Amino acid sequence: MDLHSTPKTTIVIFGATGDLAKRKLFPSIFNLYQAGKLSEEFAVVGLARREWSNFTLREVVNESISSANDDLIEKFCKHFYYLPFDVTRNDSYINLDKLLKEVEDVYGIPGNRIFYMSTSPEFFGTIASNLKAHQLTETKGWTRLIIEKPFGRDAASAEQLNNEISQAFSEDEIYRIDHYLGKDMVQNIEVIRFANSIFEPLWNNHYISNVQITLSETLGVEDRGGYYDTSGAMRDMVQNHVLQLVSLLAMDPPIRLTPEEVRHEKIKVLRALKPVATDNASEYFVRGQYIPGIMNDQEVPGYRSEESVSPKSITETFVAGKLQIENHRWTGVPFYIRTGKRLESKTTKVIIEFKNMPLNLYFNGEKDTSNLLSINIQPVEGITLLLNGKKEGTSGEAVPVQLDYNNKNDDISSTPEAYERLIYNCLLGDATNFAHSDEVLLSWKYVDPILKAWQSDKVEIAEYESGTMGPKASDDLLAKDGNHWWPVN
Ligand SMILES: NC(=O)C1=CN([C@@H]2O[C@H](COP(=O)(O)OP(=O)(O)OC[C@H]3O[C@@H](n4cnc5c(N)ncnc54)[C@H](OP(=O)(O)O)[C@@H]3O)[C@@H](O)[C@H]2O)C=CC1
Ligand SMILES: O=C1O[C@H](COP(=O)(O)O)[C@@H](O)[C@H](O)[C@H]1O
Repeated sequence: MDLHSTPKTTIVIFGATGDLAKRKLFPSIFNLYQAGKLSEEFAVVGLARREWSNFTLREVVNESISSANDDLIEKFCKHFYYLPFDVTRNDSYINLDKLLKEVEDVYGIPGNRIFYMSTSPEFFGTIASNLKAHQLTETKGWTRLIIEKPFGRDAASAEQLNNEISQAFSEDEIYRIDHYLGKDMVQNIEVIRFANSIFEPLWNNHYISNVQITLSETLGVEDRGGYYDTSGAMRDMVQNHVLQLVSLLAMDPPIRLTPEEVRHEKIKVLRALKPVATDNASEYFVRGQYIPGIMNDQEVPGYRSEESVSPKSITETFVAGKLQIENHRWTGVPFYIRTGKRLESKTTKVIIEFKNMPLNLYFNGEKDTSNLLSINIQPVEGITLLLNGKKEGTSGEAVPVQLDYNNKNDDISSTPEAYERLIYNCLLGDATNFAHSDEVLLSWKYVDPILKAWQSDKVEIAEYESGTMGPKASDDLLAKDGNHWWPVN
């Protein structure tokens, strides 16, 4: 794989008039162009039902980009083409075939095509089977499929979707997006673990007490209430982003950095997760829902008053859980996870708490003397190591000392950058940072019994005030083991 190549490609976006295309995809493709990672021989074909023209799409693309270089933007936008398209209609695919051949002629593109599914998930199967039926995947070049989340809503539907798309694409042509895998510090987890001899020997149940993973958001559901109310935090964040983080943190070193070897190790972790039984779910998982509160001096509404959300909704906007990995490395080490909306801060952070010394001879005025390694994913990117050092001027006292390494990134959300990286990986044919079907299915199999328990309103949904770090039950979950959440701000 040539890491500096600029493959001649057409990117076909299904759902080009939608929110994701405008907010993430167009800016990311522009950034690749600006960085010289796309040659002049590329085209983007946008598809949706709206009667737009090339001109309308180019205007929207232009508006979505924040760059002072107007000439470059203008040049970039000329690579965009629009076709009014209904995913359910045969004639749409016939017209697409014609347009693709035309633009490939214009740019000398040898049939390399990325099909990006950015529509509602109900259409993913229909699009794949129509692409196959109309032979749009049969070219002289390569064809790849990028598929957005959600990938199913349980193991059965994910399996069905897999069957549908695999009629048109082989597994190595399918790139299932998990944008967390495109974040710089998430990709750094493997480097920190496997390129530093000081960490790997300690990375096991002999030295680690517990692992804490927090993905907290300050925003509510915004204008996605309709989608979110049928999804909830478990499907929206835990089944994908959180379990991907768990597998990266817990996996054994791969023998090579190929997609197959890395995936093999991640899958072993997911297979080793101790299943949580439906009738036992409350012992290991807590669900919560936000109620009104004050954030940034402003009163914010509770979840049930959000637009397109049922006033009686029992959808969880917060999840905390204790995961157990049953293998030689991790048995006995809880992996605590939590994620939620309308929490105190926008933070994604992993904290590794090391076991205490068998005998600490130094008095420490602070209650906790644990060594902590924080992997700071966002908004600050870097790592922090909390050690104990001698208190200046005293002989027998120790104080916490913090070593900080920061990736200087002022960008509050690293999402556009993540999409940019992942689209480029797909252009290069590198599937390392995408979710394989086995990972997706194993993740669903883990969360399905918990979701089943939550289908009924018999399992308590704990309310939490907006602007806090979730319900008290989340703290109780750790307190049962004699642990507590470390601050993440
Ligand atoms: N927005 C986000 O931040 C995120 C989105 N996703 C996922 O990305 C996908 C797209 O999301 P988003 O952009 O927000 O959704 P939107 O509802 O904003 O966009 C949906 C797109 O699909 C098009 N569409 C709808 N019906 C048809 C049809 N029959 N034929 C052709 N096109 C159709 C719409 O255009 P038109 O009405 O003109 O046909 C529109 O372009 C979803 O799977 C979502 O879950 C994932 C993570 C984050
Ligand atoms: O996938 C999703 O992620 C975002 C959070 O992403 P981040 O990069 O801003 O941390 C979340 O808001 C959204 O609900 C979910 O679908």
